[in-house]
Amino acid sequence: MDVNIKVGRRRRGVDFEHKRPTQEGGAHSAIVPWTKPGIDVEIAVAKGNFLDVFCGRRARIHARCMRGACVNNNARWTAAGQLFDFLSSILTLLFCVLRIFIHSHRLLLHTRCCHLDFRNQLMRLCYDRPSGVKLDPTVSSVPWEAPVPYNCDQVEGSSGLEEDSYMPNIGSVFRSKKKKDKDEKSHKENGPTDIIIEEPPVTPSTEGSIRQSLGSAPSTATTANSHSGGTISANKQPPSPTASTGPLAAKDDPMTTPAAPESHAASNANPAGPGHNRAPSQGQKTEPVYRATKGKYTLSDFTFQRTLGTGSFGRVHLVQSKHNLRFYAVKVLKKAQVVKMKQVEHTNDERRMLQRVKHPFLITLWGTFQDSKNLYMVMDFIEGGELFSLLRKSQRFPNPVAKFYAAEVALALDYLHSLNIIYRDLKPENLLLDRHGHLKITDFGFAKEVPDITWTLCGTPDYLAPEVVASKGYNKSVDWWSLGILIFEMLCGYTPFWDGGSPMKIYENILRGKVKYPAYIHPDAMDLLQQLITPDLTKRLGNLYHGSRSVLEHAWFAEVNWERLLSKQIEPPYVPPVRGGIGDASLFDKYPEETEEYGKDGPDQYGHFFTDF
Ligand SMILES: Nc1ncnc2c1ncn2[C@@H]1O[C@H](COP(=O)(O)OP(=O)(O)OP(=O)(O)O)[C@@H](O)[C@H]1O
Repeated sequence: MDVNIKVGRRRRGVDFEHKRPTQEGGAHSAIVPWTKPGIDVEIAVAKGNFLDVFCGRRARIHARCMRGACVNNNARWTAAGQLFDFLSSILTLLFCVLRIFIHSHRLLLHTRCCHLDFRNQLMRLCYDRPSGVKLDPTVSSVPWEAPVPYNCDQVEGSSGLEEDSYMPNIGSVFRSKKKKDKDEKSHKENGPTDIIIEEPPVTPSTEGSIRQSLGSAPSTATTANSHSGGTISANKQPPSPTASTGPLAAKDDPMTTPAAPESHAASNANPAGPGHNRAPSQGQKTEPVYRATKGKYTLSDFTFQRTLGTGSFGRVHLVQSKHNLRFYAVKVLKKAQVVKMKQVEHTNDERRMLQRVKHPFLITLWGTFQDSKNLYMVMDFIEGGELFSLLRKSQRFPNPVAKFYAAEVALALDYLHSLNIIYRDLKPENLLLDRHGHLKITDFGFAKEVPDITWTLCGTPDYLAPEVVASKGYNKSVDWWSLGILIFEMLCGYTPFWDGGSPMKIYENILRGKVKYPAYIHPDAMDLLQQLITPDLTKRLGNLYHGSRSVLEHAWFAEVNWERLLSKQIEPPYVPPVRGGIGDASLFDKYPEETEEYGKDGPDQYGHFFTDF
């Protein structure tokens, strides 16, 4: 009879079979490979045979011996068997440890995200995107459609149908006669009030001079803010960020100098300041200039109108100055709410940062004041609504449109960083379109002067950099990360780490750091995004040796003429359908109005927190 060895798990068939013809009375040995606990070894040995079996210590051996046969399970005692057992135990142990590690890592990640979420909810530092907003990756295949009348006719030779024809090449502007006629007509209808946008609300002391300006002839602001035609400028160098501080000069402060129309015209004509056309000078340090904003106005200087938007701590109203009849936006923050949400420092920072900055693509703060219950911040009214609404209606922007907005934001960030200010809340909800279609960044609630690093957790989940999520110290580079997310969202219609809208999932995805780039993204844009949306701070563009220049000089922005962009000479891709100067807020969503009356007398419990207002 043969020596017959079968190895397999019970009821699961035979994995190994060893059959060897034997003669009666012979002695044999057989090594049964890869036996391990729970493996059955079945042996049949013929009468008179002797068999040594080498197999795993814990293998169950069922010997069906013919009478007179002998089976020894030597494995238990052999060094090979023990070594085999030992190694298999080690491997099993390692495998278990690995599984525990993976699970605990997941658990840790989950706990960290829970913690982050809990802190956010507790302190309301991180904001979800507005509810009811459809952020669906599947919509990204929908081509650009101008949601409202689009000024395709401004683009010479454009059919208005091809993707790239929706926007003039950044750097060259062609202005059609039709657009010029429209501007002139609108100017005749609305008078000069429709021309000078950035006019301070007048206090009784300056009222006289502004009244004069109402009747004055159109100033040079018309030509400055209009989109003059022209050829491509040879100077494509990124402008010096410090060059934009010109209008910070005290003469532009509505309180200290009665604003003559010409002076405002001049500041509008050259928003970047008188020096902006000079060759870019890098590395210049800007001296901080703080405009006087404290207690400049009172409630009685304005007529409050509808709500333009609401935030976590208050709301923004459209108001009309009783003195110059122009329209402004007033952000009203409830002191009690701000204190309760531990936002005292952020609110004071917001006022201080806004007071400091002056840039064509940043909102202008004219003044602040307070009553016993509320804080008030008087800003320009930006009529064109949020970029967010435009993006949601358009689903996604074509490459040149996204590039235009990204370039304006990049200039603003460049400027803020030159003042050591981190913005920290970049998202389309905070980008407003002026009536010409240029961007204005609003909501400086999280802006902060940070020369080196900071740790505060704040921002909007989709836009948080991994170092913020991981509660590490971070610096200005978080704004460049957010720029990457913004560009991605503009090009794709959704954010790269979006995941069913749950902030927890978003944090996990951010920490994992895997981004799927749709095939339709332009290769240059993808290259830029990959270098912005990188967790590796030693590789993130904007955080490298050349700072923001490395972003502005990236190939995707190759055709951008930065000087002309800064002076608003580049035709925006989309002109919001609003009538400027008449308080047209039709592009803003409707909100339930505040029921509590402003300016009521009462104890000022929290006034000491806001002495700067
Ligand atoms: N200057 C402005 N002109 C027109 N609308 C504005 C202006 N400033 C703000 N808004 C509108 O009001 C909304 C809320 O403003 P803002 O984001 O400054 O408030 P917030 O309380 O800080 O909000 P959040 O909770 O998002 O931080 C904006 O999204 C925008 O729609």
